[in-house]
Amino acid sequence: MSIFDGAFINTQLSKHTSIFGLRLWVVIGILIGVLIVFILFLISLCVVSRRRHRRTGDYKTTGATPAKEIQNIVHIPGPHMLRRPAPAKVPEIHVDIGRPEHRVVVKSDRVSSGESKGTVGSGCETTSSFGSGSVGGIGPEVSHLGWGRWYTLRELEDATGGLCPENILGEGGYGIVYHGVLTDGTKVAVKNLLNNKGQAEKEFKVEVEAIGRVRHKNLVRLLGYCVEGAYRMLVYEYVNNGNLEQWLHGDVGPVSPLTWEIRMNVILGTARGLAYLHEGLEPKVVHRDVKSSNILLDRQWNSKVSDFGLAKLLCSENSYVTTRVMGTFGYVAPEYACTGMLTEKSDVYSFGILIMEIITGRSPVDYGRPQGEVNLIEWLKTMVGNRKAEEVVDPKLPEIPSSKALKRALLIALRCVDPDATKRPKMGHVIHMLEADDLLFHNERKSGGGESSRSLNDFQQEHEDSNLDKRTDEGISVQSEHGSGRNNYQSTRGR
Ligand SMILES: Nc1ncnc2c1ncn2[C@@H]1O[C@H](COP(=O)(O)OP(=O)(O)OP(=O)(O)O)[C@@H](O)[C@H]1O
Repeated sequence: MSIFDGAFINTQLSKHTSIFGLRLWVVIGILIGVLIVFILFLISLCVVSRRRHRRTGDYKTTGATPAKEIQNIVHIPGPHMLRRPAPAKVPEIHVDIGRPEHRVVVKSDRVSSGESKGTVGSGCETTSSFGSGSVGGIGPEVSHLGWGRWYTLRELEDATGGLCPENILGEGGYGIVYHGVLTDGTKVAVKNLLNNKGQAEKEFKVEVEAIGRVRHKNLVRLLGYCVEGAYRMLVYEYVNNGNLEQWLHGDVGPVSPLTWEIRMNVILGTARGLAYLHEGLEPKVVHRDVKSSNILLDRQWNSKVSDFGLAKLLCSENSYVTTRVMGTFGYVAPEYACTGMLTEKSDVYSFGILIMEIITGRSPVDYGRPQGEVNLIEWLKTMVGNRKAEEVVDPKLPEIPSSKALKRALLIALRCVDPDATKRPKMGHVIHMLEADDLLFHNERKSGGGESSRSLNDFQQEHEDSNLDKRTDEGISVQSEHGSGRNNYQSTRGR
């Protein structure tokens, strides 16, 4: 282009146009600018709509599990696994769980009491991916757990009548629990975790880790979960007869439907559930909030331990020091409350308090009672020490238990709340003591049953001296708490 042409173009571009008298080059500049903005706008529209399409995808509109989930979730029998192939037996489910140094391998073989059994790979191996992903660590990673089902918010809203207040079963520290019915008719309890508390997401993760892999008839089963937007929900099997706290302390009239036998079965079932958490899984699980409102009951009065939100996964043989003591006032073990030192013996302590509560019908701490009776454990110790063991039973009990049965239960409770955590029995040992009927009371017969004339120390000493660690002619192999380790709570008595 010659200088001439350049000057010509310059002249043309500098001419004023009819648009507000603007020069031509200004008008062209504005047009190009508008065009660029328009193109950018179109591009961003495309990107947003593609992203939205990917996120909502097929699984949301159809309610099915996303394809990635289908590949990763390993078979768990049940009505919720509709879209997944159901292999007859999965040899091993690898679960990356908890702290990075933990690797959990849940094997599918069943142990005798009907629960699946968890074992560790080789010690505490290093591998973990849980919690490192999206949505606060509960994104697609959950699918690697090898259990459960991802429910859509829509499904759970439909199941609970739009989280209708009429369907509220109760409210706990971390959220509201709703009764719901899924489209296939399955009754569920949906726990809608509060997100405005920093703990909620953490609890969600802990709970998903802890219960997702657990199967035991005395533990409430977690069926799945929902993570959508700000929502975090857990979907449990529905347990249809309320919780133990309601039956012990609620308005049930002058006579409680909880007979002595029912109460002992509740204690035994709870012990079995806890023994499984402590001794049947690696890493073991410490519940941290054993209390009557966390013991759910079905219509046959079977007990199921719920609310693993506070559970901590422990590496074998290790204790765990927490900076924040959690649990419920009146049930928390002294060493845990004072030092934050958490072991499964903290659960044993809470379980001891629970036994006392079940026997007496009294709350662990009740400020409505006269001084000296406010603290259940102190009152009970005083009563037993003053040879008034028979007077501690719940006045609403329909029948008075035998002296032997009462003393056995009291003894077990007292041993569980030993201030020295190392002296408390393991849950497996507790089961043996509960099952060992006459075993504990050989000495009682020898001494002519004169229990009422002895002090609390005598009471405990006598039973500690009894033949707890011997094989008896009844064929019950009772091992000491220092016995052979895993599953040593399974007696040889046929079940
Ligand atoms: N799977 C379930 N089936 C039936 N009812 C349930 C189920 N899970 C919880 N509930 C009921 O929902 C209520 C609230 O339970 P949640 O575990 O949230 O709180 P909590 O145990 O009362 O208190 P906290 O949060 O302090 O442990 C309780 O009354 C409980 O009985």
